[in-house]
Amino acid sequence: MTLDLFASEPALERLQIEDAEISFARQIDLGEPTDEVLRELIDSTPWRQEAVTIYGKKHLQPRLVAWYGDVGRTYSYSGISLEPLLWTDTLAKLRDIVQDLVNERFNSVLLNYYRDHRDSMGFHSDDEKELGPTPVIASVSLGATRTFVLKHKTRPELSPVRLELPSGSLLLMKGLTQKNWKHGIDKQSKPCGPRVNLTFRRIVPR
Ligand SMILES: O=C(O)CCC(=O)C(=O)O
Ligand SMILES: [Fe+2]
Repeated sequence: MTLDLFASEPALERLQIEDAEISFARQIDLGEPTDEVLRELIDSTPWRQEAVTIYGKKHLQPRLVAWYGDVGRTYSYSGISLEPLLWTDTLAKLRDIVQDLVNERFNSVLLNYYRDHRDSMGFHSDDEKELGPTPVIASVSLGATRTFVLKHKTRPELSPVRLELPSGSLLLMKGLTQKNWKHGIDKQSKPCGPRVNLTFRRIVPR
């Protein structure tokens, strides 16, 4: 047997971003073509468009979401409280692949569906109490490539970081990333197709 090192997927690569612990893999093996996983998730997920309250005014989020996880892992953000749906076979399989790649355990996943270039996610940190002091978040992207932007919270001399997240990529955020940086997905003027992003998380028991 010959060992062909170059045939293997590139491992997660640590990005040199100050005050953050972020790694990235351009392409991971999901066990089936990414466009098939994308189609299945778009078609079979009970998507919801949540309302959020910002400065006392209700808005619909500019994307669709679904929340899956182990029983009882209720998650709340921006005044919404989500009861998880139970893991589907597809999502449990993706979770297991990601867990092995990053050597972490996850008990929930938030799915975000950006229907086209007009959908977006505002700047935020995933720093809710239930994620613990140093949240570990593994984010898988499927479909259209969108730009993930990071902005430091307290050091304006650090330029925003822009990362293109292609279909099949994996981004891992851990350590003090959420404490020090915000991130978001801007809407864009250039039309693009749908994108589904899965952020695997670990909710700490109360
Ligand atoms: O769509 C993305 O890449 C970002 C998703 C995200 O930040 C989140 O779900 O908290
Ligand atoms: Fe986030």
